[in-house]
Amino acid sequence: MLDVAPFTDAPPVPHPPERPPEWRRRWTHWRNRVLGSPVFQDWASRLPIFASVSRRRAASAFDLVAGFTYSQILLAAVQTGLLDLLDAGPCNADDIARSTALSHAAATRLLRAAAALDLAEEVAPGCWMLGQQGAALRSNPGALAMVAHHPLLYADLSDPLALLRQDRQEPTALSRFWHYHSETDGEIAGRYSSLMAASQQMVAQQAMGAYAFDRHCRLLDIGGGHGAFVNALAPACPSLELGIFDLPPVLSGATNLPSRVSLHPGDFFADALPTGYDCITLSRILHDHDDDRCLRILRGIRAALPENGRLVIAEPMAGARGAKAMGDAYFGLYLWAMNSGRPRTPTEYGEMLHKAGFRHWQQKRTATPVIASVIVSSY
Ligand SMILES: C[S@@+](CC[C@H](N)C(=O)[O-])C[C@H]1O[C@@H](n2cnc3c(N)ncnc32)[C@H](O)[C@@H]1O
Repeated sequence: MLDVAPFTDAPPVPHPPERPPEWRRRWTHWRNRVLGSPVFQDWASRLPIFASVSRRRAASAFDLVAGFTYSQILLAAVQTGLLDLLDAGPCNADDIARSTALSHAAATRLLRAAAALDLAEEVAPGCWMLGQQGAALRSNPGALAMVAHHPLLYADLSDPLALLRQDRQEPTALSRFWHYHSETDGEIAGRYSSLMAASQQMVAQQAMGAYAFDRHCRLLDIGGGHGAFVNALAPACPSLELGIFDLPPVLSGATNLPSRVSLHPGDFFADALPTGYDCITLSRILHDHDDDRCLRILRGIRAALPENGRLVIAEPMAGARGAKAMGDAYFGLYLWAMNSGRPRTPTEYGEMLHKAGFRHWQQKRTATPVIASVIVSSY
């Protein structure tokens, strides 16, 4: 067992806020006044050089207002199996109504809404097929599993102000779903592990594109669930010995793995991590935990890694280029509703790694940062 002090769970002492330079304050006030002025908006929308910018801004403002409704249309499409029906199409509203147990009017309303979001496409009057966005989502089981899981998040977000005011002190739908505990029953652990496994292939692809794992001899995936990450890695790295460390009720569901995968049941807050692995991976682990707990995990890894070892962190991170809303908006609120963790920038992880005793860290470029950013760290 590691010699662990009790968690403080105290929020980090906030730095006193810095004040912006005077010019920045004045300029931001002036700009916001101008952009918020109906007279300016009307003028800009009629001026040819501003018209397209102005239309884009108006559309994106409306997306912010209506985003929840769009997500619920997607949820209805997933729940009714609409994307599969359209893929097998063409079909008309009566076909859809029959297959989804909706009235003709409701099926027509759903089809039109789905078409407006590019999930469906009206290929001839009254005749529907899958749209481009629908085709991309239908081929992505991880994204569809997240959509199907969203009613829990939306239940917690139905009163966002109440959720923020609870200050993560009350149980939520998401905190009950993500029940990380050695005594969690196998069914609950199996449910969350399957959800994660559905999207793991995408994360593994990002990690493998960013880092050559085959330079190592033995790799341990901490919090590796049912083994989706090591399974994705195995064909690309045929000589790599693999291991998974996770809670006992999770590992009892990890079946059908190659014989070169060793299972290490344990709790990374209470047990020492297995040694003898020259690469340790953390895929979508750290953002689930508050800072003091993350530091505890990182110190445990530092103690288990040999001197030539590498730690690879892969998860969606805050401030990612072209994917900022995913970090602090989506995961910021998701993890708040989970009552644990927060999205962090690579620099914040760098500081944490230094505190945990790692001297070097480097962010590796990934093809799709909205899915994962990657950090590699060493002694
Ligand atoms: C969000 S899931 C990530 C699963 C997988 N790495 C992935 O990316 O799909 C977090 C994983 O960490 C495991 N975990 C949580 N707390 C743990 C603990 N104290 N000790 C060991 N594993 C833990 C969970 O059981 C779960 O498998």
